[in-house]
Amino acid sequence: MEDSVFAELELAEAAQKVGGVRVRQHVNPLKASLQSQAPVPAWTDVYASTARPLVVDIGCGGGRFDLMMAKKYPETNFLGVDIRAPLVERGNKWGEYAGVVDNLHFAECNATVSMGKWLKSYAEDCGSKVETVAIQFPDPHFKKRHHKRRVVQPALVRALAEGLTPGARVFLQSDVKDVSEDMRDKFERFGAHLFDLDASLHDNPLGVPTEREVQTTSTNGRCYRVMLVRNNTTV
Ligand SMILES: C[S@@+](CC[C@H](N)C(=O)[O-])C[C@H]1O[C@@H](n2cnc3c(N)ncnc32)[C@H](O)[C@@H]1O
Repeated sequence: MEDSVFAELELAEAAQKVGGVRVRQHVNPLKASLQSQAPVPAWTDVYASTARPLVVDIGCGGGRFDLMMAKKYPETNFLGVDIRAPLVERGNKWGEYAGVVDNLHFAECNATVSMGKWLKSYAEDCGSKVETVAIQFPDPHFKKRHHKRRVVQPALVRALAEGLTPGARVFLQSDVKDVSEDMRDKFERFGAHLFDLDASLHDNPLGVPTEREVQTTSTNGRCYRVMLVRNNTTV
C-alpha cells in the first residue's frame, strides 16, 4: 500500500509540472491578507478521537512526513499545517486515498499568526496534550531584508511557550546552518527560561524523514537538528 501511495504521489507531482495546476513556490507570510487569525480546526470532526496526543508539523509542505507518521503511530493525532492552501487540500486527499484519516489532518494557516490559539484550543477544548511541534526545513528567505518572513518569529516562540505544557517537545531542523542558528537563537531570546535544550542531534529522533530531508541526505547534505523541551516555568 505504502509503495503504491508514494508512486502515485510522484506521478501527481510530475503531472503538475507538465501542465496541471501549479502550486506557488513561495508565499509572502507578511501579506496583509495573511495576518488574521485562521479558524481553529473542528477537532472532533477531523479526528476520530481527540483523547489522543497531538503532533503538529508547521510548514508541512507536501505532507509525506505526516502521512507516514500517522500510519506508523495510530494512537497519536497528526496535524500538518501550511500557508499554501493547495498543499493542504492535496494532503487531505492523499490521507483519504491512503486510508489514513482517523488521526491525520492538514489545515491552512499562517502559523506565525494562528498557532497560539490552535494549540491552546486542543489542550483546553479536547483536554489533551500537544506532544510535539516540528518545524522542519522552513523556507530560508536568504536575503537579510527578508528574514522577517521566516516562520520562527518572536510571536511564534511566545505562542509555543504559552500553548505548550511542560514536557512538550519542539523539534527544529534545517539544511541551512544560519536558519538553524536563527531558530535556536529566537527560542533563546524570546522563550528564555521556558524551553530547555534537550540536544543537538545527529539523527532525526522522529524516525520519519520529510521530503526536504530526503532530498538533503540523499545528496550527502547536512541537517542541523535541535530538540527543545517546554519546562515548567510559567509564562
Ligand atoms: C521548504 S518547505 C519544507 C516542507 C517540509 N517541512 C519538508 O521538510 O519537506 C517550507 C514550507 O513551509 C510553508 N510555510 C512558509 N511559511 C509558513 C507560515 N508562516 N506558516 C505556515 N507554513 C509556512 C511553505 O509553504 C512550505 O510548504
